Amino acid sequence: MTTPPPIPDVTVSTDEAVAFPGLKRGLFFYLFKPWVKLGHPILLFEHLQQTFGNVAQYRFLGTPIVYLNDPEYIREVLINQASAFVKERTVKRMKVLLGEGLITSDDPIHIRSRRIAAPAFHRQRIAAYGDQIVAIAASQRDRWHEGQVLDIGAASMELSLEIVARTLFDTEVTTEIRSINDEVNTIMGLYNFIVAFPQLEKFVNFPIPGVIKFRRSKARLDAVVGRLIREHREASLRGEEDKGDLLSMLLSSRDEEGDHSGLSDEQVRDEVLTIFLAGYETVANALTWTWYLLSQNPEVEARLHAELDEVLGGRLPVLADYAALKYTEMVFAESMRLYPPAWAMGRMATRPVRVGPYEIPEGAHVFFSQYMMHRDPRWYPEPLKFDPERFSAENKAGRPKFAYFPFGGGGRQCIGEGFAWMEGVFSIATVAQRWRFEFLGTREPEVQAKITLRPEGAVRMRVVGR
Ligand code: HEM
Repeated sequence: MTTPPPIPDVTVSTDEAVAFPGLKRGLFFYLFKPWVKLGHPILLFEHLQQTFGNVAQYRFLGTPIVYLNDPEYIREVLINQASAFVKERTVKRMKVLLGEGLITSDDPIHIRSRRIAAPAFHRQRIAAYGDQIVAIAASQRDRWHEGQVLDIGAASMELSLEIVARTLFDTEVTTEIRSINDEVNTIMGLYNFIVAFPQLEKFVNFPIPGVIKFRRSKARLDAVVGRLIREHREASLRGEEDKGDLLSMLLSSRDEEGDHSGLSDEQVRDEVLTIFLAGYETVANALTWTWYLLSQNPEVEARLHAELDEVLGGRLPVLADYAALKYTEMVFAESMRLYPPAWAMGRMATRPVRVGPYEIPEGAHVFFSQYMMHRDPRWYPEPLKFDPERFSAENKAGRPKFAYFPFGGGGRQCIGEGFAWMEGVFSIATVAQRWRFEFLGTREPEVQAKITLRPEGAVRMRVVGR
């Protein structure tokens, strides 16, 4: 990546706003440029960055779009002036799938749902999930044998789906639960279509091939979630004690700070589907990239093994080990730097907003990308090098907060962040104690920037005992 031109300091406050640099014409004008390619939005961000630096503007179907790649400007949008922004069009489009769940809703619905879901993600609750996470990872690890060839992407999906199903929804992993992954794969395949389709919500019952496919997958997901909710309700009617899982909490919770009402059936459905999808696919991708990166970096792998041997001495991790598994956590952090599962985020301005010397117009969409920021040489010298030392306490302290934001920030920061760290660190520790993986591909897996950053195709690995 070339070094971008310097940008004005965020603290500069002139009365006259400075015009955004950027593309002179609408994006359609550039349709045949190599950096405008449907399904490869990162190419556009790379082009903007190289041409205009850390802020750029363009228009898409008449909507002004602002690209920001400065940690202080991102802080303005996510924290300091967050009340001036709502989720943008591509997220809203996902309402056809996720309804008014935590990810897609805006205030006042969002703030109430967040209050209701929050207890399930408190530190102590997450701690209680630790043993279950380790047991599930150990059971998967123990089913593998020396020399076995795996698609580590599929294996990671299977693992994290099971972890979310058992810990958060207290349900057995049946064929029906596994089918969630097939439906999600179908929907991910349709992602560009869903996002590009103007006003999809109005056409959701039309006999259009992509829409029919989407409708089928959504109906299957709804059926699985509906069954989960029904079973929980029936168990509660039979007087069975709930196990304190997230779904039980959602069903019984009341908004104590608000009007003391609970969630409607439809809201519970939206939350369950949202948390199921947000909670398994992201961690699975992070683990897949971690195994790939470890296979390519034997020194890092050796240091990881040394830490596991020293801290665990061959036994399975327990909660009290988490704090000592520092290098394991740094490996996971560095993996999410290079391959952040949430690779970009966006908001829409509901009023004109001043960010540094620029004014973002009302109605403009603002995008920033973890993928771009995390590979920026200003914060990460030799950005493509996999070096977990970047996440030592000392090195972290030298960077601004939004130079690393895999979980977003502000009031919409990922509610599952603590859960994701525990799942990532304990899964790596449990599996890497026993196995290493040899990558069988001939070149680095291509990244697919869908809702999450996925590897293109299978990531074939050979299981090798340590
Ligand atoms: C490595 C794993 C994960 C990554 C990288 C990740 C990333 C993110 C990001 C960037 C956001 C903010 C989106 C925005 O502000 O526009 C978010 C929100 C969210 N995440 Fe995660 N996430 C992960 C794991 C999880 C897990 C394990 C769960 C639940 C079990 C979860 C549930 C959610 C929910 C419900 C939201 C919406 C929160 C709100 O708006 O109040 N995520 N996630």
